[in-house]
Amino acid sequence: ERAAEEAAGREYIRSLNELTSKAKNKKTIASWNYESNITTYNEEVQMQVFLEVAEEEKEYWKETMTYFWNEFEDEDLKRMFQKYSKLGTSALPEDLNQRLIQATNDMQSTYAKATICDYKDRTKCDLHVEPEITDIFAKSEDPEELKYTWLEWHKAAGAPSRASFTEYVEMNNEAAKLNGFDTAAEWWLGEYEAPDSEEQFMALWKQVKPLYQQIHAYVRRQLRLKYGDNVVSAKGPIPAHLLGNIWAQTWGGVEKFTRPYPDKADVDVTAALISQNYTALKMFKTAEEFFTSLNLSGMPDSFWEKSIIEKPNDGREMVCHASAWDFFDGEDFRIKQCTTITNNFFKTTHHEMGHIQYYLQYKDQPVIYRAGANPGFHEAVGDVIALSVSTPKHLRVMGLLEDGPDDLESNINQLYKMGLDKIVFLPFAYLLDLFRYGVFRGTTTPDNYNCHFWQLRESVQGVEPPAPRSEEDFDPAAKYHVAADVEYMRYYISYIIQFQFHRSLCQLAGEYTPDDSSKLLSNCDIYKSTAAGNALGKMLQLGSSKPWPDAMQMLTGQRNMDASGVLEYFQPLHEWLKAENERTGEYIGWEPSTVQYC
Ligand SMILES: C=C(C[SeH])C(=O)N1CCC[C@H]1C(=O)O
Ligand SMILES: [Zn+2]
Repeated sequence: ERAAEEAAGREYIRSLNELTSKAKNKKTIASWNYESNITTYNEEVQMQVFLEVAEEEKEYWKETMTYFWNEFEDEDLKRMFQKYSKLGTSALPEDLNQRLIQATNDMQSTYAKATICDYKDRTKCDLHVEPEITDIFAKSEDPEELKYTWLEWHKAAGAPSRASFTEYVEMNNEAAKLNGFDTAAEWWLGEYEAPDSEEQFMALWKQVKPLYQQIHAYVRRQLRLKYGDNVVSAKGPIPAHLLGNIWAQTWGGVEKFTRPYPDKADVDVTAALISQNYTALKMFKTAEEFFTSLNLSGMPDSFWEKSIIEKPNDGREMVCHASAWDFFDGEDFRIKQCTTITNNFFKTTHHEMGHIQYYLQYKDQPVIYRAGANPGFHEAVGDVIALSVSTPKHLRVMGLLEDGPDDLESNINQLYKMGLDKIVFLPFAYLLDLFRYGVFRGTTTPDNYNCHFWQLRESVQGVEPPAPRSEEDFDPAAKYHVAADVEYMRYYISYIIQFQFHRSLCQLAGEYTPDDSSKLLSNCDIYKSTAAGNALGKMLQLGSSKPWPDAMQMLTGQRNMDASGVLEYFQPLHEWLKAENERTGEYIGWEPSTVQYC
């Protein structure tokens, strides 16, 4: 009897796979058209398609739930049914789903359309976050210009979305409950398939916090020396507008005037890319060539036809934030990004192409398994490749860096540059979803959104706002992922596990052996290693068909996420920072902020 039921279930899942592929394809096309060209018409079409497909998916779900899949013997069939049993936001009654889509569209279009006036030329008021504001934060060393730009962006992009965000939270929590979760926080955490995920995330932070505090103390000192005691205190949090990035999430923007050995050659890839006439297309082709050098897949022809790799200059409004898209038909994969010729975008191009590589590797899986082993895996693929690309060794291979000394000081400068991206980012990513877990769970309410956000920014990241804040503001929505309902713990996890992946791939490539100081993990370049590429490809082909510890074990031999990779990679820098902060008597950590924000 049960065997017959399982056979029927297997047949049903096969037909459901086809229906799901078409449903997801329709939604993805509608979203692509809307986010590539924000018009009322495209928004209405996207809304209609989402509501129609939601009704279809409700019908499929009712059929799915008539099977006793919990008793099935076939673990794989059971796993597919279990995933199909989570209907997502389509579980909402149509009117609530309409409100949720509307609230998210309103936040997303507010963010995409937000513009501010230029500090120096107040009549020039068409500055978007990409590329203008991003470029100002990468280049300006004028605290007043940075403070003005920071305040104007947060006023234009954050505050207006406060009401929509509250609506979004209510609807998202309603959807969570209909999917069997207490709040959307547990729904998001469920993607990591472990009952103690929150504790795991906290344990990872405890492992890396000492390293973060050291680089934080060093940077604060450098900024104090540059801007003076009355702009940067000796023991307090660092003002957010001085860190080279509008969200203070990575601090590469201050590298040029804070690096440990300033007289050593500057590794400025941006200048080299420009002087060598790199175009957006050439950056994409270069990234693709790294993947194919590993015996991984190249981009299909349709990718080059349908992707948007530069901001169109036809005056349209669009979502410029970089993204990679799977259209769930096994053929159509695209990137949408407003590329400018910078080192950051060179890395982002690898990051986004890492998503496409994952889509290509698991495209023959059932649709329900076409996802990362956990969301962090998907964010880690491209970054793992970029870890090799950003080594001086590889940059020289590409002619983007002239020959130079490989002495200890150059290595410390290189590790410092990487640390301003990879170490600094960890507390920012961690706190962004600590904040949203609190909002979904109701421990943070609309009357203390901004207060709680800045309490986390101060306590976890040691950063404070450039001026007093109030509940008239809503600074979280000035960050794309909050406005666009994109979970963020995935990046925190990625920045931990990408070093576990990198360490294993480097050993497979013969580029690294533990305890052999002549082969530093931070100098490893896996370029052209088919051994590494084949191992990575095998892990990626799994998609989400197995619990992520199985995927992790396949590549690294470990079944857990741990920060040993990060700590091993940055170990020489950690030692140097401890000695340097000791030498200068720098205060490690930070005292409470004196800025009023609650
Ligand atoms: C490049 C993407 C698209 Se998935 C991105 O959003 N990232 C990559 C780094 C962290 C995060 C961010 O920009 O905040
Ligand atoms: Zn990504």
